[in-house]
Amino acid sequence: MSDSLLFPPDSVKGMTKLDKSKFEKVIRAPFVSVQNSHLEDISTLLKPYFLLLDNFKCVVEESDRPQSKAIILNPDLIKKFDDIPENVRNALQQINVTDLNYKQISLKFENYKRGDIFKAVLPFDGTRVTGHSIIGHIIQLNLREHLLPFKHLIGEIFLATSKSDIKRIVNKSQIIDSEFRFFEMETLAERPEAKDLGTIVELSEHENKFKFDFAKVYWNPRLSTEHKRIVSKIKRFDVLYDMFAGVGPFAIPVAKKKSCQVLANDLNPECYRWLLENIKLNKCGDNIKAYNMDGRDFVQSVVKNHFIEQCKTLLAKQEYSQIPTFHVTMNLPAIAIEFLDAFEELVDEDEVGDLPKNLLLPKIHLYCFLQDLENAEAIVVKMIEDALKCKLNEIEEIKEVRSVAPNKLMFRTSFSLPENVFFAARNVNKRQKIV
Ligand SMILES: C[S@@+](CC[C@H](N)C(=O)[O-])C[C@H]1O[C@@H](n2cnc3c(N)ncnc32)[C@H](O)[C@@H]1O
Repeated sequence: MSDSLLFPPDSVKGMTKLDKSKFEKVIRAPFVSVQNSHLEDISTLLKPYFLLLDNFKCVVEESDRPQSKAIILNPDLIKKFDDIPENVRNALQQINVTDLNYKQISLKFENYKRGDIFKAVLPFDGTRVTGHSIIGHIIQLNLREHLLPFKHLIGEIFLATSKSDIKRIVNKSQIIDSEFRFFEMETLAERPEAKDLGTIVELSEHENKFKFDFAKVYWNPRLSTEHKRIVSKIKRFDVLYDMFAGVGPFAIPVAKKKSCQVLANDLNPECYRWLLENIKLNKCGDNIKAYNMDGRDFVQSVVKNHFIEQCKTLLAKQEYSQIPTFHVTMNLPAIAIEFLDAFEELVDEDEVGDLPKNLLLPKIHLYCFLQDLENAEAIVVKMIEDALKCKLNEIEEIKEVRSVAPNKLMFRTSFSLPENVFFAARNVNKRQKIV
């Protein structure tokens, strides 16, 4: 129950199917009639008291006074003329407005805020339905347990209060595909056009276009800032090996940078298919190649061969000022760390001749989840060092990327692979083991 006149009628509480007609009600709202010549000044003063509703104009023509406009005020805030602050009242009196008028306003479903609609219909006090993501024409909800009995009503309300380009509302189930990381989802409400679109979405992230089947691949709009961060670290002439590329949110923008080379891989055949599509869609040209392999195999064959080729080209040119940085993105936070062993002694040091080895060391951007919030940075470093069986000496950044769940954070560590991990040395046993 709410005391606000602008809140939906109490009778909608407990509604199980959306019936917009039940939201209709008539309120009595105050207004002042102001001549057009004074409208701008008075509007500025009265703005905090405007009747602000969705799909509603609070400054309107008056049929009987063509030179004036009616400014409709919020009846929760202003009931009588004296409720207007003194300085504003004085300004009104100077233009001969000395009292309020009143008019009947018919409110309908479209006038209410989405949050107020949920509070009004759901049988819990103060319930908020939060946490939704927009993925192309789909809104994805992540409803908590107690809201599940009302999921279809919530879906219908989301759809009815969304812009027309939203065609489908889905709820993310707790079941995540353990290998390819996409969530099962259930459609709660849809517009008729949604049938033709299915779950294939088209969207932009930082001016890059992406198209994919959201029901079959991983996509998380909450990683958009992180994608941008990584892309900004990669400079012209650099190389990116994207081990768990998804549909390309790191790989595509890097490939669009001039003179970068990108090798992007994902084990999910659907990701691979859409990665190829997105390469075309973004006109990436020959800068990028896509692979559909296990990440470990990708490193030990494709990455290894490409790296050695690059070194040969540099050696042939004897032009060491153009040594690229070799970046590796490893965004499979639950288990990426287990793939670090793929780099162990990947390249024989003879392959790189007299190229400066320290400049060739791949820069790894590795993601992981952490439960323990205290000493998080030290814990992350220890996990990586344990996996590599070697101390890290060049850590560029340890970044808290986002909170995934209560007490569960996603971290990224950007570090250079230690030389004695990456290169197979002529003299074995060179590796400095952790004691
Ligand atoms: C968390 S998603 C990240 C996708 C993308 N990089 C992004 O930032 O949105 C992890 C991806 O790893 C892929 N994947 C899972 N296991 C893999 C493996 N063994 N080798 C290669 N890719 C794998 C999944 O299909 C999924 O697309």
